[in-house]
Amino acid sequence: MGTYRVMRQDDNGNRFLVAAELARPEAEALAAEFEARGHKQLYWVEAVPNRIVVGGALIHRGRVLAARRSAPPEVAGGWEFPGGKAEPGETEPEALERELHEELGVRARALHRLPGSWLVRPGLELRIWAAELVTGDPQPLQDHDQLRWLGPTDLTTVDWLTHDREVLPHVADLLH
Ligand SMILES: Nc1nc2c([nH]c(=O)n2[C@H]2C[C@H](O)[C@@H](COP(=O)(O)OP(=O)(O)OP(=O)(O)O)O2)c(=O)[nH]1
Repeated sequence: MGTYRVMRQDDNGNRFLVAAELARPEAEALAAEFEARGHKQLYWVEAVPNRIVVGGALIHRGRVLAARRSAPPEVAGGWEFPGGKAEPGETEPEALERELHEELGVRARALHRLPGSWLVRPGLELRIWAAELVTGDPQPLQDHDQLRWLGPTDLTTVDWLTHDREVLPHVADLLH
């Protein structure tokens, strides 16, 4: 899964981005339209893989950590699994362990990915991993203003972000 972009190369060999985050048919139509204008330029379409956001269902003593976002406005007040975008060259577990350290001040270990993936916006794909707490007591250092440990009976008592709700049955399986 990913998006498509249209590129252009001028006759000096310089490459430019013409348009990004398109569906394949739109990208191909746009490239063909520019091509048909007959300038001395090359146009082509490239597939761009989605950027991955990793959220961590952090488990400790039969409970999972929910975090309430403080920003940006579109998601502030919603509860999520803390995490963030993987940097180029980082694996999903590496990204998650780094983000949990930055956001909560803890050391955690990513265990396995839970089923499902969700498009947050074009080009940005959310995946959720189970993780276990290794050391530290989570604090809302960045991006969150409240944290709550939830057990099997209160897992649905917070206002989860839309995509996160879909993974809750799999998270419930990890709590006992
Ligand atoms: N981290 C996280 N983000 C989620 C979840 N569910 C969900 O819809 N999102 C959305 C909210 C954001 O729009 C986007 C993740 O961006 P982010 O702000 O956490 O990523 P980041 O820390 O790397 O951000 P940035 O500073 O690099 O922009 O995904 C979730 O469970 N965890």
